[in-house]
Amino acid sequence: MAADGGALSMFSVVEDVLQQHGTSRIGDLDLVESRKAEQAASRRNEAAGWLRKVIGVVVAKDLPAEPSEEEFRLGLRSGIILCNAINKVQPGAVPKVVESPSDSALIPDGALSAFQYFENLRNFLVAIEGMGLPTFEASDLEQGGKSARVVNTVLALKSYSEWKHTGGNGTWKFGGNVKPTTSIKSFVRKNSEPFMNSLSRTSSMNEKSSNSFTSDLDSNQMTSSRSLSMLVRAVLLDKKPEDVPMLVESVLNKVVEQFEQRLSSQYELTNTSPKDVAVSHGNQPPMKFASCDKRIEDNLKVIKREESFNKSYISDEESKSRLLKQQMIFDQQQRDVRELKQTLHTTKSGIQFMKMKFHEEFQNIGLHIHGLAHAASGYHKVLEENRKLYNQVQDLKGSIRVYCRVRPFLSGQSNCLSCVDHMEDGNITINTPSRHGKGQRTFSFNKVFGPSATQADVFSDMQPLIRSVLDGYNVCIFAYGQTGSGKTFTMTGPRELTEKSQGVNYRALGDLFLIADQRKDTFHYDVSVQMIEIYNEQVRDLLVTDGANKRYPLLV
Ligand SMILES: Nc1ncnc2c1ncn2[C@@H]1O[C@H](COP(=O)(O)OP(=O)(O)OP(=O)(O)O)[C@@H](O)[C@H]1O
Repeated sequence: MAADGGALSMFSVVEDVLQQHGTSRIGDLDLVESRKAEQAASRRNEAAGWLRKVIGVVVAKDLPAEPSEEEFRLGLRSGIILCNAINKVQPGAVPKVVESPSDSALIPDGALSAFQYFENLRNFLVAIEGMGLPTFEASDLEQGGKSARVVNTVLALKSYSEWKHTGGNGTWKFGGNVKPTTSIKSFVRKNSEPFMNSLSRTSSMNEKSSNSFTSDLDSNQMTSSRSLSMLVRAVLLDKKPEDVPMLVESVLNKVVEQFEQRLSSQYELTNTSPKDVAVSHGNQPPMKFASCDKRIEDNLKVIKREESFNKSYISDEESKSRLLKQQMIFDQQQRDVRELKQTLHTTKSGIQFMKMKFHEEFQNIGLHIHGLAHAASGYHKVLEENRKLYNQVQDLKGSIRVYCRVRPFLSGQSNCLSCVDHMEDGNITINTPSRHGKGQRTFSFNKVFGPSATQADVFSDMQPLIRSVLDGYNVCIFAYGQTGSGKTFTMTGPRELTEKSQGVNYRALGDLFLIADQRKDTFHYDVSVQMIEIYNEQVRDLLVTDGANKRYPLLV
């Protein structure tokens, strides 16, 4: 299993490198391509995001947050963003950054912009190399499709920055897909510098840990790492650049790097839990680790165990947080239920109170209605009593009442011809003609109305009798007098009738219907009318509708 895992891992390394060089023929090309494209986009976005964050979106205005490969290349082409970023991580790494002109519209795109990005890129690459980070070629930004190495450099710089922010403790390791520069020239010229760096890092790690672990293991690891690096270096040093193809260089570089990483991780594991290692190796002393393969196998076992432990730890954490959430929801629901119960209790009490109030008010209304019913029956009794008393008063006033009304002089008649001497209370005194001997005679009536009396004054004395009619009493009102004395005027009114000049008939009928309407809930009245004329001892019906001048026989 371990051997398979190691072989697979190595296989993926080789495939990775081959894929980078565009020569992979292993596996399904389409799948690999799409996976690679996704990874590349993700890494590019990460690099762009970090650059924008480090130098600010204003300076990084030419670089979108999620750029396409072309946008990424064009954004970084001037080198301004890269120089500013490395200066943020390592102040003064690029002493002079050639910034873009403030008004680019005034300067045509030409020599100056080419100069800018060349100078900036050169300075940036020198600084990156000086920091021991993976670099790229300036030409990678001139043509499309080669931004992977630029991304790699930016992510290495990011990783370096983060390591620095945490205080720079321990060994800085870039976990990304580090691709060393593929320049054969620089590779040979620098005397295999990447390997030198790797070796120095491994040595430093081993030095730090030497106090806490056996020197035999350290020396084994150091020897293994160094021997492999030395071996590679020895093989490459005497080769001409033309003899070392770019592909082989990358593969070797990757293999050595993987080897170093595994050694260091195994060392860390052994250092932190020597017991586990001892158990996993059947209590064999560390000195028994004879070969690298054996160590890699053990290392893989430990890594797998750690992974499963991490998984179970993560699932434990997840279930705990889920339980916590459920508990919180349960608590909240319990609180809600308590509140609802409280509200229900309050509502019940309110309804009880309202019921009680309603019952009380209902009883009060019953009592009130009973009182009203009692009062109503009493009212009818009182009304009857009142009616009797009222009509008794009318009787006492006289069942036959005689009134006298003096007609005023008509226009053109003189006041001096009046025979009325004076009127007082119910008496009228008139001057008698001289042929019977000049004198006066006084006549008594229930009331005397003078020439200035109005129609309303005359009717006011008759009005109480209309109510008696509706109480069931017979009433008769008639006028008597010589021709032209004012009978028609008093009973009906003048020719041009107004409300004010209405006579007794109109007013009596008005009152009759008004009182009947007021009593409609208690009494029902049938009203009929008959109009007859008695003239020359002849009785004539004035309301016949058949056109006949119907005369009744003389009623004697
Ligand atoms: N109180 C009054 N005030 C003003 N004018 C009156 C009054 N009484 C009567 N007249 C007027 O006197 C005139 C005669 O009145 P009216 O026709 O009522 O008399 P009469 O008794 O009905 O007569 P006849 O018996 O011939 O029908 C009318 O022009 C009437 O307007």
